[in-house]
Amino acid sequence: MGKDSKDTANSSLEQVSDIHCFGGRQLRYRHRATSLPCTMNFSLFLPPQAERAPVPIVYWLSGLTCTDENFVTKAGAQRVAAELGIALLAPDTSPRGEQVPDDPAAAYDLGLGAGFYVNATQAPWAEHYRMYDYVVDELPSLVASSFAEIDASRAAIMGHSMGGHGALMIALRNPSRYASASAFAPICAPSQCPWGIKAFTHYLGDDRSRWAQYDTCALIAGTEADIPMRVDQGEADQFLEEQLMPEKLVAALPPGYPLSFHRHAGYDHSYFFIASFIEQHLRFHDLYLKANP
Ligand SMILES: N[C@@H](CCC(=O)N[C@@H](CS)C(=O)NCC(=O)O)C(=O)O
Repeated sequence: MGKDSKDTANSSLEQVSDIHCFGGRQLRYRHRATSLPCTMNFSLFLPPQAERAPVPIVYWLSGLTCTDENFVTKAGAQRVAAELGIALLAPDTSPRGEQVPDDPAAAYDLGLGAGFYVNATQAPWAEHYRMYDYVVDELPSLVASSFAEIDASRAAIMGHSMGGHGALMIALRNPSRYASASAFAPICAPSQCPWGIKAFTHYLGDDRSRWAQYDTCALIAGTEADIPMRVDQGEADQFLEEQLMPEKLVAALPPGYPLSFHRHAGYDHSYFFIASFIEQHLRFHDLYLKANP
């Protein structure tokens, strides 16, 4: 495959880089998105097994301030993904480009790098900030149409912080699309913490009844889904009490819900925490991806 000549149904898909890693390939692509009107980057790891037969895929959603590259360079996920035969796709965390509105105050928790995986309904965000549709519909369709190396029907989803909120919320709303979901230090109750209240007020408006569709705690309390979940939380996380509130998630669980929750003394919010437990998350997803061939 040539550097910029991917044989694809999506003619705008352009390969930006292709780097060998643990016998597989760490790739980066750029494409003109349709669910949000701008050019988006995403990173994709293909394990060595993808050369022989289509492999399952795990989507990774990053947190505030990240692009598609933080996970690729800091989590150290490729070694275990290469062993298990799992593709990893990391999208960006918001729409990008000069025409995309940003927070006038340039705060890190609103606008660029802070899409919160919702479809915004309010001006000036509504045209571009459609990360829910981008992650749930556009990327899986693109994978199915453009990457014969991947079996798009075998998918799981995971993420960190804002992306942990995204992964759990998206899985709860689309349980037939994902075999399993997991999160590191997720924002569990965005309707009740400062990061979430700020973002949802701007993106969704003041009417809080519209927020529940994007709130993991609200969704899980009323769910009939039983998608297996794993959550890991560092006890020295600087955002634990004010922003993340995992105790609200545990309290909201319906009886018998298959959530495996792990607390870790001393670990903070950083990618050092993610790198320490990414292997357990990938092995967790592998269990369910293999059980659903
Ligand atoms: N304001 C803080 C919060 C941002 C933050 O901690 N972001 C997390 C996700 S919520 C992250 O993954 N940052 C990028 C990185 O560590 O590579 C900062 O800019 O350091």
